[in-house]
Amino acid sequence: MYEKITPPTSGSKITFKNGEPVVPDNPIIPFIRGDGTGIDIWPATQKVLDAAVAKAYQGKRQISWFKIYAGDEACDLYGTYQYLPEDTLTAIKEYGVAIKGPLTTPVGGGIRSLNVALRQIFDLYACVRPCRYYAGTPSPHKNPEKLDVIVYRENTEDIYLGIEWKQGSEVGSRLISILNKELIPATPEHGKKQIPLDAGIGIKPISKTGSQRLVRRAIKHALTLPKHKQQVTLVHKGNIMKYTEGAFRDWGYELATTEFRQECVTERESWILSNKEKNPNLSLEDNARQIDPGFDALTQEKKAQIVKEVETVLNSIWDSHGNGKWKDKIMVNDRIADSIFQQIQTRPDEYSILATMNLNGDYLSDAAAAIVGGLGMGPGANIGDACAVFEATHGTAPKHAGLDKINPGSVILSGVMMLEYLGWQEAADLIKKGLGDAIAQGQVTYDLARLMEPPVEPLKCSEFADAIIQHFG
Ligand SMILES: NC(=O)C1=CN([C@@H]2O[C@H](COP(=O)(O)OP(=O)(O)OC[C@H]3O[C@@H](n4cnc5c(N)ncnc54)[C@H](OP(=O)(O)O)[C@@H]3O)[C@@H](O)[C@H]2O)C=CC1
Ligand SMILES: O=C(O)CCC(=O)C(=O)O
Ligand SMILES: [Mg+2]
Repeated sequence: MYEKITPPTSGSKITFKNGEPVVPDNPIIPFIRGDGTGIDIWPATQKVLDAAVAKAYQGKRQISWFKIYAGDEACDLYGTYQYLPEDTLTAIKEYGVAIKGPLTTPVGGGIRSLNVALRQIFDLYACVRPCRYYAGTPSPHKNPEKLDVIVYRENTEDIYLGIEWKQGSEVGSRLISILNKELIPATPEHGKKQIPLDAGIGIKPISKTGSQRLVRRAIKHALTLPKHKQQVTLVHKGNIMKYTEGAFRDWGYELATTEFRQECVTERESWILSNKEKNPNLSLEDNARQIDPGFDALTQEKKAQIVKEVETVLNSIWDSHGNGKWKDKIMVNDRIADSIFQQIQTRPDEYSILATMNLNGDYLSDAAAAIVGGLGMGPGANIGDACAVFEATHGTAPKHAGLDKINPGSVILSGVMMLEYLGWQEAADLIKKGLGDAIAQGQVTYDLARLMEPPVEPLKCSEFADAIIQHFG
């Protein structure tokens, strides 16, 4: 079945039922070491995960690791350009849950991203990136502990499905000509726009199915959070890109107010309901005036639309959500992407789950990780309905490769996410405690050490892993 790899002889497969993993006590889990600093980070991670599982379950549970190959390591074993061998794909498909280090993607030309390829091949549509502060971590922020968000980033569409044509290419030039001469003039709302003849062209598809399955997962996740964190914010640039980013927002609200009608309230609905709660005799028009500050300047048609919205909300959900019941529901709101970047800095504690499309989520997850200590503290998971691959937010950090220096925290915390996904919470908790205590005592790698006041002597990557294990307690 495999050309160059052999699965462990002990252990068994994780299977999936209704999108959830069914986990044996000795699961076989494939891992990819990764390029660049993967060589430092992976051994540190594996050591911490094994130690936590051993301590938590005293031999009753253990992971049988299955080494599989991608990136540079794969080319060494399988031959030139064999970056993502068939063996690797077969193993991930067969065993369902995997963990990986970062893989290199060249800029401008060369291979397309192996990381993206894995997400698309296995339809790992939700990229989940929690950004949570560990006490004592140095941060450019005064109150980093106020940020506790989970970025839910759509992982298969938008720029990941983006199709590009190079400037000057035959097909690209033909496409520009068809757009300029036929398709743009045929769409009056585009006016007299014309694409410059020397442009490169990119298409970013955003589908209703892709958007709603991502938001569905985000809402289900919100249901598991403590009450005060039960919120999903739809992040988009829908003011500019109405039929992609704007549609993402609308589809998100549609899902929340149909499939999750009993569990969710939208921000606008909450305003309408609370206006009536404060003043039961408020007219529909005055209620509309309060939810839309520019109401009096609107056209009659627009005013009528908002009054109708108020009436519909009160008629449809007053019984189920009114009289304060909405306060116990998941709050679904939306924010424009540029604004959320400043809001997570100025009002971090107002946010919980940030659900968004691919590119926004890419930027946002690096930015949010920076607030809680940097990319060394940014874990992640790529989740689908029949497979999950865990990996950090960061890349290969090539200039630090092989120096036993880099912070393994983000891949270790990705391992924590994996343990939680398997339902092995006791082992996950040991690692979170160990990592938290190590940081609190100033036992940190270079990236955090250089920001600490007073500065501390940095630990090596491997020493940080040992410190985490020592702090299991
Ligand atoms: N999922 C994946 O596998 C990903 C792969 N990539 C790929 O990785 C390669 C390099 O990308 P690049 O843009 O340099 O981004 P990287 O995320 O690899 O690194 C940028 C910088 O972030 C800091 N950093 C990253 N990881 C850590 C860590 N574990 N601990 C501490 N600091 C860290 C370092 O900053 P400093 O030097 O200041 O300490 C590093 O130089 C590219 O080929 C890119 O395509 C990128 C993102 C994700
Ligand atoms: O695949 C890559 O090279 C980049 C991926 C990335 O930036 C991410 O997953 O956040
Ligand atoms: Mg990224």
